[in-house]
Amino acid sequence: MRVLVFGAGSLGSLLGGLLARAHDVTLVGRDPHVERVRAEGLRVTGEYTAHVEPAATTAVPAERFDLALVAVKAFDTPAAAAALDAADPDAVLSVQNGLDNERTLASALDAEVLAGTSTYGARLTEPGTVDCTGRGDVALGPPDGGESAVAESVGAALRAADIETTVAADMPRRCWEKLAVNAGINAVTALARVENGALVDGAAGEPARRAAAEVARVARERGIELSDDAAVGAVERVATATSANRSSMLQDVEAGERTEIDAISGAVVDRADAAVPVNETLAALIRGWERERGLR
Ligand SMILES: NC(=O)C1=CN([C@@H]2O[C@H](COP(=O)(O)OP(=O)(O)OC[C@H]3O[C@@H](n4cnc5c(N)ncnc54)[C@H](OP(=O)(O)O)[C@@H]3O)[C@@H](O)[C@H]2O)C=CC1
Ligand SMILES: CC(C)(CO)C(=O)C(=O)O
Repeated sequence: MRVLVFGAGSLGSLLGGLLARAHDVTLVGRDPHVERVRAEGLRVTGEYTAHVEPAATTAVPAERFDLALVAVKAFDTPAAAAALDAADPDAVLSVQNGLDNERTLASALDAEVLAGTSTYGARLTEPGTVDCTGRGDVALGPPDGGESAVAESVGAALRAADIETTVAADMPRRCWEKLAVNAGINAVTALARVENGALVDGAAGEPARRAAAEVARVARERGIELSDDAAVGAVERVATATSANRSSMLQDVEAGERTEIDAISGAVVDRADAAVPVNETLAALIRGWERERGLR
């Protein structure tokens, strides 16, 4: 398969690097990472050891691709959609966090857009090297649920590269459960400056559980079967499994960079029929910090 990875940062480089073991992969990212991959190839360290030589570029080439895998931060999705038009991909798979990425991509591209969730942990440690900090899995399927031949063939391509993959008919529920995990963990850990594990039995766990329960309520308002217990249980499970992690939002705040708050807590607030006070507060605090820093 010819695969274009748009957003060769941490997760895009990891999945692109793993895919390059079985497919013809082109990474689209930034220098100096792209330059180094061109000169020396891409090293995958940590949970995997690989040295691969994908093509790498800073702009989408005007060539046809079977699959475009989108791995930019959620606020860059509109730009990704515009840029991917040049590659005319048959299928597009978002592995991003947050809601709305698939809709943004589908509204701009003449391709079958698949929803995806990834629990792999990835970190670009230096140009040309990506560390897999946790083996996880990818779930993918049509964003509105159900089955599709394209989802099956993308799933088979990922499996051929030894990426643990589930082709799922219930992506709406999975995306909302992942949203509950991120709404519970990300802003709370970023504001409290704690690792994920601090939410398991520490005082910061309470707002995390309440935020996740609000997500479950909003999901049910929208016809998605997600109980409070399932959402809260997912937060506790992930916080336990990733206890030593600094969440991506905590890392963004520590690096003084823009966060994905709009696509996570903000998306919950935007969709709620009634007040979601915990998510409203978390979104307001992180947005306030971003404004103060001139990041929005
Ligand atoms: N890292 C992880 O372990 C996980 C990440 N995710 C999700 O995956 C998504 C990506 O996360 P992550 O990999 O950590 O983010 P990164 O910021 O590491 O990677 C995104 C990369 O895309 C680049 N980029 C953005 N726009 C363009 C463009 N127009 N052309 C070329 N390159 C571009 C960015 O460069 P620049 O910064 O210079 O704009 C950056 O290098 C997020 O939604 C995240 O929540 C989900 C699960 C795990
Ligand atoms: C699952 C979790 C919370 C792991 O840290 C994550 O997705 C993130 O940090 O963005």
